[in-house]
Amino acid sequence: MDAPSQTPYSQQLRDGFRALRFGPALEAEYRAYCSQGLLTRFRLTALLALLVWLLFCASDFLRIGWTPAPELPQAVLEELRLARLLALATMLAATLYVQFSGSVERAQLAMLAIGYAVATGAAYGIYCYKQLHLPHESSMLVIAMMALFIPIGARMRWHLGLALSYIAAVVLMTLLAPNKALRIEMAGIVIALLLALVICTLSAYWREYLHREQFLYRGDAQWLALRDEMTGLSNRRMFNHHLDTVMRQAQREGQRVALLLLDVDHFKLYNDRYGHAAGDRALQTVAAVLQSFALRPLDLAARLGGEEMALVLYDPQPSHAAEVAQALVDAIAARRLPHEASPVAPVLTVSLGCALLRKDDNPDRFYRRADALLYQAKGSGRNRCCVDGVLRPAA
Ligand SMILES: Nc1nc2c(ncn2[C@@H]2O[C@H](COP(=O)(O)OP(=O)(O)OP(=O)(O)O)[C@@H](O)[C@H]2O)c(=O)[nH]1
Repeated sequence: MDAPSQTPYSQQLRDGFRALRFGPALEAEYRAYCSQGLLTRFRLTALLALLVWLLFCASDFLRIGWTPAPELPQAVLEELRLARLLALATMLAATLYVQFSGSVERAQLAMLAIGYAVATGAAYGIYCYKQLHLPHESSMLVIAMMALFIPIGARMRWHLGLALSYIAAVVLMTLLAPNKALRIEMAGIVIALLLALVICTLSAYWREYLHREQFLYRGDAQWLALRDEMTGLSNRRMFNHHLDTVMRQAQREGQRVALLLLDVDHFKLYNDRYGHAAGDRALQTVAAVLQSFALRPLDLAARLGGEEMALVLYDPQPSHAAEVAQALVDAIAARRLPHEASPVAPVLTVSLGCALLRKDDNPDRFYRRADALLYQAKGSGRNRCCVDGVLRPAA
């Protein structure tokens, strides 16, 4: 027997993702998965960050007072006020943006701007406090950098880039320090920041790696629960669920549904002649043709078991459903898979029944009507379709 077909998720697990990137389709799906519910969290986090910043500003007043002592260097006090205000303005603008933005990607950029404003603003504040010889906590700078790694759904390299530019800002402060003692003190902080950066980056890498891995395992399990592994088509469970949903939708909206049931002709003889593995490949070919006819979002191609497959078409014109049924039968014969044991044709063929939804149908009755039409097509010679009572011989 052939190796089982692979789900895109298990394939990605095998290919690996050390660079924290999947193939384009999975990457887009992963991003969409990460975006779920993010905007609400962003809005709350942005407000919280603003509150924290206002507390920072308030602590300045507590330490310096409304009227600063005249012996304090006024220029440094001005710089401190400016730094607090600049950060506040950035945060206010970004917070407002996040509250009203409908785009997760752009809101994410605003969140990163908030993080950067808090971190560099805090760093500059401590830098000023040092010059003012006021009590301060240098470890705040390391905490600020750790805050830049708060998971907000952004990619790890964004956080890393942000942290590096934060450290660059602290290095600049170090270089611009007015005296050697302060420069040495700031250099010590830079070293602590670099060490913290390594730890934060490693933990952010593993966090994203494990999150991606969990996403792949979850996707794989979901894929296998709803699809037929060999052909990649939806399985019977998914088919039942989908048929029920589109029928209810169509009956409510007064729209049409066509159900096409397809069965490979003399497939037992095919297996006997060419072997089970070749039979599997033939089913995969039939499935790929069937899938190519499911073009609209609510269309569905499914493998119901063995060599029986189905196609659900949502809101087709009756003439279109009949055309699709005929085109499917013709397209499979046109693949010209040799079937020398078949009494019908020298190539693999299918028979097909196509029923159109009626007002009084329930899923079971609808299915049974399509099945009866399939049997009619089989009974009248195979390699043909029967559309609601109308027999159509193969072209
Ligand atoms: N290779 C392969 N064969 C399968 C698979 N599932 C079912 N089959 C075979 O499909 C065949 C179906 O045989 P039947 O139900 O007698 O139908 P048929 O030979 O196609 O005859 P008609 O439907 O009357 O034309 C059986 O031999 C099954 O073993 C599968 O996944 N792979």
